Amino acid sequence: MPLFELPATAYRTRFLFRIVSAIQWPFAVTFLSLRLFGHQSWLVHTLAWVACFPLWIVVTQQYSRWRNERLARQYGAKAVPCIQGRWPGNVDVMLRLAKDFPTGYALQAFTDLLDEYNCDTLNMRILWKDMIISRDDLVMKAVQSTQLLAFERGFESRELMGTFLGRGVFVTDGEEWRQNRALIRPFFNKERISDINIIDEHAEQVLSILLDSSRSNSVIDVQDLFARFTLDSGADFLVGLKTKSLTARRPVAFKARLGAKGAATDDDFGTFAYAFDHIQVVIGLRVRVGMMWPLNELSGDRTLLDAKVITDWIKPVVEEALREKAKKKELGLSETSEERTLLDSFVERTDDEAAVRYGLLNVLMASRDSTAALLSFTTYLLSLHPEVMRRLRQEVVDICGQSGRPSREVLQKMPYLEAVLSEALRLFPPAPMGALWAIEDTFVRCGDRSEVLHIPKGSRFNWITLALHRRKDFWGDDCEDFKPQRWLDPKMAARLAERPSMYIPFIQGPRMCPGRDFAKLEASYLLVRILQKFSRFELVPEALPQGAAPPEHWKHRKGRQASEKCWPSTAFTMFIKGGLWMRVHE
Ligand code: HEM
Repeated sequence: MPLFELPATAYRTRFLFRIVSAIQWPFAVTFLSLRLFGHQSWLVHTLAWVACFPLWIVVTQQYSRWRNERLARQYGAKAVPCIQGRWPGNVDVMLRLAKDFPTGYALQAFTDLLDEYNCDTLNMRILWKDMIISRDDLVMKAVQSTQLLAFERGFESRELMGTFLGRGVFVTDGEEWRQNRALIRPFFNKERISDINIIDEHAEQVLSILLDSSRSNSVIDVQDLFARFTLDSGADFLVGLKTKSLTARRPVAFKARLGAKGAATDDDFGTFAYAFDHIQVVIGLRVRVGMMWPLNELSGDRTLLDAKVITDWIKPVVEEALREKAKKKELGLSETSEERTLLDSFVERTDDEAAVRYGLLNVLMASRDSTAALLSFTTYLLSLHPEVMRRLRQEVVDICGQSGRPSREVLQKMPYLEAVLSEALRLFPPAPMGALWAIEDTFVRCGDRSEVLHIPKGSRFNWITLALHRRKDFWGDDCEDFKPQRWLDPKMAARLAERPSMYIPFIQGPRMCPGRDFAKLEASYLLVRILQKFSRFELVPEALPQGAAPPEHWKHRKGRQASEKCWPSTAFTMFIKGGLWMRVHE
């Protein structure tokens, strides 16, 4: 078995291997030189050993710069601008990012770097490894779509996320990814996702919780509520599993403590939800810290405890499905295709419990957290903009009435609702960044079309959707404001038609989100049902758990950060730190 195919938990062995392979050449060259020239003096020996590693770094860096420049010249391209940090290997930049991510405004550290260097694509080159960040739509389009073949998720991503996502669709490439994707695709066909019944059962529960809360004038964490709703409807839709998290204990206002993302609860479901969130926070930190993350986890894998909680939760369901399959086989029965869930489909392909479990977890993670983020940020923005809330409610009441279940067709004829959701997805894209590794030297045309950039083989390319969606040159001086009406402006529509890559909440190309329509349907449906009943959302920041209020120093920063009333944060997906505590008014 090649070393890079060791299980994800063997990250320390791989890290050691990487260090050994990085130092073997300077070690060998120094050893041979000393032997060859027969020096005996301890001074020469000491100097040679001390100098060999920095010297080696200088030589290899000069070589790589020369090689990249030569290649770029050959293809009429230029190198991606590179950060010149104060410390060797840009260690100061790495420390700045590691410090900023847990305490800063979501991904602002990347935007600040791009602003400082006055460019849209920048090589952070942390520890002499090419790590590119970009808010350039054409560069992103090349990486995600037209030149995708030159990029992969690779073993790096399986090492980062393997204990959580195994070899599921998010972390595989080539034929294995195609097979994973083909298995998921049929579950998003029109007929299946038009079945509002699946969503409605859970939407009714949300409504009844909100009604209770409104009638008792109590404060409720709606982010937590939305995460339960998307888990229950996602599990029902994909697995046929009744997770019933909406009936479990919820965090209590003014008493809740800070969870991994939002607020925490202390029951069985709370333990699972904490693990599901916390594992993403740990992995999110690994991604941002870069290749040195194993140093942070030398004493042990910080995902293992969470992975065990998640496994204990989902394993019995998969084992039951495998037993059912065996039983049916024995009796010579087969299921009709209408009844089949994603779980059945996975089980049909393999008897490997872990493969099925990871397959499900990939889709559950995608479906629960991103749609919950869309719902939470939309509600947050509506609470800040009563004029938008009024207009949206008018549309809801005019088209759907004050009660009753809107059909998919009706939901698609609500232009203002569509505009509100698009604007929320623009300002707070639930998946605010993503990454792929370059497997060959690639040349991509950048935003103003005047230049071609060279992305060196082996580099990690990070697209920052959040920064792209807030670019002044695309969205105007009010790019950070919540203005759903911009989506109804014909000039905006023309601009988007001409440059669709400027707006990519679901990314683009072959890896584009397959759950896009289901997510929009789920969010639209729940919002309409809520707005039929409620006319005002009132933020109650005092109910936030300790440590979740936006820090004072944000007031001195620019843009949304200065006036934000909640703490937008990010792991895999965006979330509001500590939860979104509100009173809802009938
Ligand atoms: C507002 C809600 C959603 C947003 C904004 C969203 C966004 C995205 C984005 C940006 C990606 C690409 C991630 C990457 O490759 O780095 C993605 C992938 C994916 N999404 Fe979604 N998503 C949403 C909802 C859903 C739902 C509801 C499901 C399933 C029920 C789903 C299933 C998936 C899957 C399976 C992938 C992996 C695709 C692949 O790698 O080929 N998503 N999503």
